[in-house]
Amino acid sequence: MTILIEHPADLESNFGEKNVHAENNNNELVLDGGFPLPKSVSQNGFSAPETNAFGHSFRDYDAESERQKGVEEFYRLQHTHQTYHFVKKMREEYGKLEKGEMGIWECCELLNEVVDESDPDLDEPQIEHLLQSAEAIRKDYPNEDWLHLTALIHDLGKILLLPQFGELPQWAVVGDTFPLGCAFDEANVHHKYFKNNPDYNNPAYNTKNGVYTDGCGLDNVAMSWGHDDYMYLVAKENGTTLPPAALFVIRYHSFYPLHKEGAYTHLMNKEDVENLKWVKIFNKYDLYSKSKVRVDVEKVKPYYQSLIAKYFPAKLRW
Ligand SMILES: O[C@H]1[C@H](O)[C@@H](O)[C@H](O)[C@@H](O)[C@H]1O
Ligand SMILES: [Fe+2]
Ligand SMILES: [Fe+2]
Repeated sequence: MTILIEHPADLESNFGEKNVHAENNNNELVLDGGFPLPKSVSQNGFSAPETNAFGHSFRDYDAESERQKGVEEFYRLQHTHQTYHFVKKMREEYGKLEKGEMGIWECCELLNEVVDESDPDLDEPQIEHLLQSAEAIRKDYPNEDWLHLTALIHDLGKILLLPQFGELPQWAVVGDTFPLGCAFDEANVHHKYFKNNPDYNNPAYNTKNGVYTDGCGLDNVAMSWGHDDYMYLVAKENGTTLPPAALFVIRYHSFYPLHKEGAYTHLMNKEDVENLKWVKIFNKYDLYSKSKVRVDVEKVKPYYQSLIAKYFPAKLRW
C-alpha cells in the first residue's frame, strides 16, 4: 500500500523543534505486503489508497458491503443512546480509574480479543490496527517518537468492551464522536438516527451552542463517551510525559465531524486550532493504514516497549 503525504512545512512539534521528516522516501509511505498496490487518488495534496480491504472507498457508510448493515445498526444505537446525561455519568464513573492495574503493552495484548463493529474498513483484531498505524506513521516521521507511541495507544480505550472493564456495548465505546449538550450537526454519519435521541427535542441542548459559548474550548465540551475520552483520562491521570498534542490526538481522533467535515469549529479555542493540525496528520495514518497485511508483533515489540518505558509508568490505573 502506498500513501503519499504532503508535509505541512510550518508544523512544529509540541517540543518546539522543527519536524524532521524522512529524507529519502520522497514523502512516500510503503506498507509492505503481498497485496496489489491500490490506485491512488489525490485529495487536497494527499494521495490515499482508493479502496479498503473490502474493495470499497474508505468510510463509505452507504456502500453495500458485508459490513454496511451492521455498521448502520451500530450508529442507530449510538445516536439513540448517547445523551448529555449519559456521557457525564460515564466520565465520572470511569474517571475514578478503579477497574484495574496494568502496563501499556499488556493492554495492547488485550486488544487481541477486540473487533470494532463500527468500522466499515477493518474487521481484524485491534492489535493489528494499532501496530499498522504506528508503523505507518513511524516511516514518515522517524524522529517524532511520541507520535509513534500515540498511534500505538490511541485505540487502547476499546478495552471498555471487555468484561473486566464493564463490558460496555459497542455504541458506548467505538464509532465517530460528537458533542452532547448542543445540536447534532448534519456532518455526523447517519445523522437521521439522532431523531431517536431524547436530547434531540430538549430545548436546552438542541440549539447551535446549547450549553456552550462560542470559543469555549473543546476541553469544556462533553463528548460522546467512548474509547477516545477514556484513554485520554487514563494517560493524563497516570502522569504520562507525552506532549499535549499527543493527548489531544488521543482524545479527538474519532471526532470526524470536526477534523474531516469542519463542523463544530465555533466551540474551539486557539489551542484547539493548533492541536487540530496534528489530528489531521494522524488521521491519514489511522485511516489509510487499515489493511489485511499483518505486522510482525514480536519484531517491533522491543521498540514500542522502549517508548512505553520513556513516556509511561510501568503500571497504570485503568
Ligand atoms: O469506526 C471507527 C473506529 O471505531 C475508530 O477507532 C474510531 O476512531 C473512528 O472514529 C470510528 O468511526
Ligand atoms: Fe479510534
Ligand atoms: Fe484507530
